[in-house]
Amino acid sequence: MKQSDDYAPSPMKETSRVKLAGFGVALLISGFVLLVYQAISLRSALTADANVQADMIADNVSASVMFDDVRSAQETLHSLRKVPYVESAGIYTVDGKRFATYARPGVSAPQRGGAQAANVETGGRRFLFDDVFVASNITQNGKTLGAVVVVATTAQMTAQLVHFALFILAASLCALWIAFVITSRMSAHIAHAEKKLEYLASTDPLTGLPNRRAFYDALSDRLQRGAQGGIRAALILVDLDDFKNVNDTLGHGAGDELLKHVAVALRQSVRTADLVSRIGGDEFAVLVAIAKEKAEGIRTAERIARALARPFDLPRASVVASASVGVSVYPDDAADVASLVSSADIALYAAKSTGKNAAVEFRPSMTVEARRRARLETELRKAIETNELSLVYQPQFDCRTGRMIGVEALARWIHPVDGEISPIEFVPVAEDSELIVALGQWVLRRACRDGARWNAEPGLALHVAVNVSARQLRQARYSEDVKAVLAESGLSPHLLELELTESQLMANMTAGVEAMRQLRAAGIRLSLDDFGTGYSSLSYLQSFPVNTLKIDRAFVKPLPRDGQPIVTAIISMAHSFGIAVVAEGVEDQAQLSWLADAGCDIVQGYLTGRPMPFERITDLLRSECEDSEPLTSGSATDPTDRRSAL
Ligand SMILES: Nc1nc2c(ncn2[C@@H]2O[C@H](COP(=O)(O)O[C@H]3[C@@H](O)[C@H](n4cnc5c(=O)[nH]c(N)nc54)O[C@@H]3COP(=O)(O)O)[C@@H](O)[C@H]2O)c(=O)[nH]1
Repeated sequence: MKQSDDYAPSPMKETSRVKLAGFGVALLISGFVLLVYQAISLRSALTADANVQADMIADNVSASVMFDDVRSAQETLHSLRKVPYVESAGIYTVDGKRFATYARPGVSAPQRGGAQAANVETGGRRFLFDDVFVASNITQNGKTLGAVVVVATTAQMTAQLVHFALFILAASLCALWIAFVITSRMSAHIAHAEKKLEYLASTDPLTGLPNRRAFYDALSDRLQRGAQGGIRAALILVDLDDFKNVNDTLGHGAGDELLKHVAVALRQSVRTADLVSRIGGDEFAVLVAIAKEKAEGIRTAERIARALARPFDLPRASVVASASVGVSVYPDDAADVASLVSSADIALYAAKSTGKNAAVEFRPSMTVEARRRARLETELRKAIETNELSLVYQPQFDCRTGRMIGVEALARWIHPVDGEISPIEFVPVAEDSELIVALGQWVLRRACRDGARWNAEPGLALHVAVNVSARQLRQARYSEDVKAVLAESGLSPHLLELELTESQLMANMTAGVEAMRQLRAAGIRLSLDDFGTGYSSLSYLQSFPVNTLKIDRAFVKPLPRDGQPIVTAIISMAHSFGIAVVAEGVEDQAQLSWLADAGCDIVQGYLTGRPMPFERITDLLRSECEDSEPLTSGSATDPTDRRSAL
């Protein structure tokens, strides 16, 4: 994922080098300062020593000068030969005449007179390595007889300084070497830690694939290069269809295993140069370079969907992951990262809406649909708050008695501008957001209130069925909220029936079954909606504590000519579990007669009654009370009141 540039020095190495150079310069400056300090100290010490020698000579030669004894003065001066740094010395009378001199071989005696010599070190300008001139007055009883001038060489001092400089140099080199070794090791450690951090920050630890951040970095990088090089690329978004179910039923360990298998399958479905990444829990993204035509994008997406539709062997079970796949092609569908991601996302949504396990290519018209969905979401939120929604009720009839035994509450939305918006459109919009929770709560409250009003009639027991979405069931306090609404409305719990679809329960197995148990314990009835369109498994029926099962209208539609065996099997299977059967979507007399003969308990459909407002149900109930005789088969005229069909 990361762009590598092997020839460029790493910033860490560069910093270490700069630091090391800085350390070297600091050592050089401090070494030089030390040397200068040492030179000044040595020169001061030499001057002090020379002064002591000059004073001693001055004391010893005062008598010689007073008595004009040159020989004795010469001998005294000669004692200076034992002092190695004294180069030469001279004794001068007050009038500046040379009285006696001493000089090492090859060196001439000092040429200065007494008065001049007395202030040689203070008066003239002298440099650090110039010879040291000192003078001391020769006095006797307070009277100045002359002066002694001593000249000391700085050769020894220079030699000492050279040694000192060499020592400093060696110490500095040593320190520099140690610093070099330490910084090299530290740099290596830091570089290693940095690499590890970079890996962790850009990699999904479970699958080893690049993570979301790394993927989007690489995506924008490739698109930038693509803009210059005129390349084509397809962004493929993959969302596993039933991953939550695997987690819920087989545990998170199995879920992790499945994700690893999916990662491998995705890698194997594309070329090595293509980019595969895990960008979320069960979401993957693939960036594929397209060599020739745009259609390569959808072909790869379909290949991916096929690769994921096969069973994966997990330690405890074999699982079919199946995935919804959305694809968008750069630059045909979008010219930048944000719109490419958004269009692939829109295509993915379309794949999910078409019933999952599908690959869908982005079409510009989808953007219009996506915008409408976004607008509907905002407006639906307002509609729930401002009571813009209403409820209609579709009656359900007992096949044996012909009596209306319940109603299904169905939401309606008359939009002030767009007119009637079908629940087929707005319920999925609500389900894709948290809005379904508010919508479901509104429907439940209104349905319970209406149910309580109908059932206030003595001797009446009309149950009210309300559709529940998986997201509602996932709410931690869902069963508590339902009980609170029942208490508030006064509707008896056994007259409320909650309709849940198989697929919703499967997508939320653990929480779903737990919530269902709590609801059943409170006396609330449960119904399994759209039975036959999902898993339709006997074992699932055993796990879900339901009272009724609604055969999907897709199975009712071909009756009585086709589909009899499957409906017969569903009815007998449900009865063997003590579960009542509702057939929905009953539209004609032949279907109704066949269902009644097959032992179906309850029917619901346009034949027996279309969804209708509260007042129409009230009228139906009233007329049923007046007519105590159950209704028998016959043709019906009023589309909202077909009870006579029974
Ligand atoms: N979570 C919620 N879902 C809801 C709510 N209100 C409605 N819905 C769901 O929206 C889908 C569409 O509902 P609707 O347009 O109201 O359609 C229902 C009936 O009108 C229709 N029906 C009934 N009889 C017949 C028939 O004979 N033929 C025929 N073609 N259609 C018929 O079926 C819909 C009821 O279906 P179901 O719920 O599966 O019993 C629909 O999925 C609703 O569930 C809500 O408040 N919450």
